[in-house]
Amino acid sequence: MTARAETIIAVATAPGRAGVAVLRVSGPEAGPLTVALTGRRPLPAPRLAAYASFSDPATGALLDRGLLLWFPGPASFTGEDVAEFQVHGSRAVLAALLAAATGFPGVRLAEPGEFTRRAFDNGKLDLTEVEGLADLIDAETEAQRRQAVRQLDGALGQIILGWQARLMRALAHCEATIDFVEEEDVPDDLLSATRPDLTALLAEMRGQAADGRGERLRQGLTIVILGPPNAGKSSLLNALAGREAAIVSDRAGTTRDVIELHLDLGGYPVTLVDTAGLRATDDPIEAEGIRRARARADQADLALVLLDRADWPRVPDDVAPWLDQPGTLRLLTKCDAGIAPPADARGWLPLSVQDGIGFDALMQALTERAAALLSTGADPLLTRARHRAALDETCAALDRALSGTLPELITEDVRLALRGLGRIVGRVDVEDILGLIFAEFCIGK
Ligand SMILES: Nc1nc2c(c(=O)[nH]1)N(C=O)[C@@H](CNc1ccc(C(=O)N[C@@H](CCC(=O)O)C(=O)O)cc1)CN2
Ligand SMILES: Nc1nc2c(ncn2[C@@H]2O[C@H](COP(=O)(O)OP(=O)(O)OP(=O)(O)O)[C@@H](O)[C@H]2O)c(=O)[nH]1
Ligand SMILES: [Mg+2]
Repeated sequence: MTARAETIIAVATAPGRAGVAVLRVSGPEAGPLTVALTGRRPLPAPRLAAYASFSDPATGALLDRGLLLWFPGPASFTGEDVAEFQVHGSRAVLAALLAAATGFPGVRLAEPGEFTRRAFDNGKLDLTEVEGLADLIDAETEAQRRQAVRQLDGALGQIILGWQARLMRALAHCEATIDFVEEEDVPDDLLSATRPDLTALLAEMRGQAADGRGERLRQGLTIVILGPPNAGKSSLLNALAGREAAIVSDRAGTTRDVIELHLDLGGYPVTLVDTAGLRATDDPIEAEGIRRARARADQADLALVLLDRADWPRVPDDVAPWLDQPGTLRLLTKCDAGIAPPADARGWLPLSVQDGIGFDALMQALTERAAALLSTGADPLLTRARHRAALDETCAALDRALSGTLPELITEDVRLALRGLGRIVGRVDVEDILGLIFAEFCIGK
């Protein structure tokens, strides 16, 4: 591991006033800087907290007292020498410490994601683990946390490594066959020894590429509320949100803008979308709202279609097309206490926002649908479009190899398949994706 010229420092905790804040330093000057700030020589035993005074090396003035941690490389998060200062979390303390530290030769402020970038460069994390870390920091629900921590733990990387090993074996066979056999003796089937395994591998990889659950879980599920004007769409959104997010009135055509809110549905992340009531209208503003409602519904994962009990069984033409979409949930609204739902309304869930009727059944149906679309069980899954694109390329190359006849082309396609997998874990073509991935990180990570 080659030491980097520059030593970086950043506040690793969230900005703003806090009880305690953590400053993190990584690089060859981490040790000398820590000695200069704390006067502790030798440095504390590796990885054990020590109580220290932090002073400005230039003036000797005490800046704060706090905990000091020393992680000599390579056994650190970045693989370099790392020091951590856990100090009082005020802006003034942090500003004074950062100023003192960056006044030290060879020490500068870190860019967003730069610690993680160094961990990647030093082989501490592969690219899927880096992404898992980013997702873990962003995780808002329990299912997202589980998926991210599994990926940070290397589960996806392990699968890719397993696939790579099988392709390497096939490549070795191809190369050995081509290299050591006379031109006219190259066997008819270059892949004969590995063909059954490669065929199984292709099926496995295609199965993964076709599985959208991991990506959906990362991004969350979109559920759109649709129905005629006045059906009670905004009332339902407010009830589920637990606050008056949307305007409710007895005037048909109240909602025009698309209103979104985020919910945690039994651990699954959901974006709930309220829309303008669907109907024919001459009002250009309402018409634009309805256009947006339809556009949003086209992209949604699930729809809740609402119908006022008083209008039963007349489903307006504008609403009818959404009724039979897969996953659509039909709700008959304003089935208030004392008003029996129509006996023939099978497949419709009676609901009264006013009297709080039908919510348990609604939540159960929604959670079931969310689980069906998002539940990833214990399998690590692809979580990004980038993974899918690389895996699609891999599958295409392997498919060509399996149906190819020219030895050189078969070998080249197996190589291309390997390259696609290498891209997922960050072994090849890294530079163009690294910028994109690390741009998501916060400073100090
Ligand atoms: N105070 C503090 N808490 C933190 C972090 C941190 O950097 N500082 N982390 C920052 O993300 C996370 C923990 N991640 C870490 C990952 C690896 C190592 C580390 O020292 N790895 C060495 C030794 C491993 C071992 O002893 O098993 C290594 O990989 O060689 C430290 C923290 C969350 N909590
Ligand atoms: N009795 C009764 N009235 C309800 C219930 N839910 C909503 N309402 C009323 O129905 C009217 C319309 O409610 P909204 O939530 O604004 O309906 P909407 O579907 O969003 O209407 P638009 O935005 O115009 O498309 C309001 O007067 C609500 O108070 C209910 O469960 N029972
Ligand atoms: Mg509304």
